[in-house]
Amino acid sequence: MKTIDVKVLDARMRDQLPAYATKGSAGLDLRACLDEPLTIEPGVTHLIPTGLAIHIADPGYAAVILPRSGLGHKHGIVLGNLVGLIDSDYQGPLMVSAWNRSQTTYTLQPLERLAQLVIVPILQVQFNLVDDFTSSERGTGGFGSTGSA
Ligand SMILES: O=c1ccn([C@H]2C[C@H](O)[C@@H](COP(=O)(O)OP(=O)(O)OP(=O)(O)O)O2)c(=O)[nH]1
Ligand SMILES: [Mg+2]
Repeated sequence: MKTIDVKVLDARMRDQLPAYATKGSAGLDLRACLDEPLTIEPGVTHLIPTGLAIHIADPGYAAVILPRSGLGHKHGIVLGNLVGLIDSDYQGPLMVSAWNRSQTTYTLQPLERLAQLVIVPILQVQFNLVDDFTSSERGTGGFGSTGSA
């Protein structure tokens, strides 16, 4: 298993470092590092601290922040940026943009699990400038060009 440096920015997180819930989990739950409950009105977005910073350091990896399916499906609490991308060289506080896309107010509790962090491999590329591409089976077809059934 790969090891990533983590800094505790809020002492409450010391005993609550993100951990895989099961052996097969892909995501590490991130908690809302709040001092008091936060009411999120319908349609409103709040930037929520996690109380943690990570430094992935290896450009061959990144982290993505994804919604939790339960919160998103049942309560409409998803991400204001849809997906958060954490660069391997980012060392600042890990933040979660919490958007209440529902029509009902949601009260987020201190230390509630709000979103999940997934570490993913990254391939950095360089561009080779060309005038024409070598032809491919698809060519320029897209957006339903292969049919709908
Ligand atoms: O949900 C998120 C998304 C991003 N970040 C941090 C880590 C990431 O490496 C940095 C920059 O994110 P991004 O590149 O998506 O934002 P930007 O708007 O392009 O800002 P920048 O100009 O700093 O790159 O912000 C978070 O803490 N949470
Ligand atoms: Mg950026």
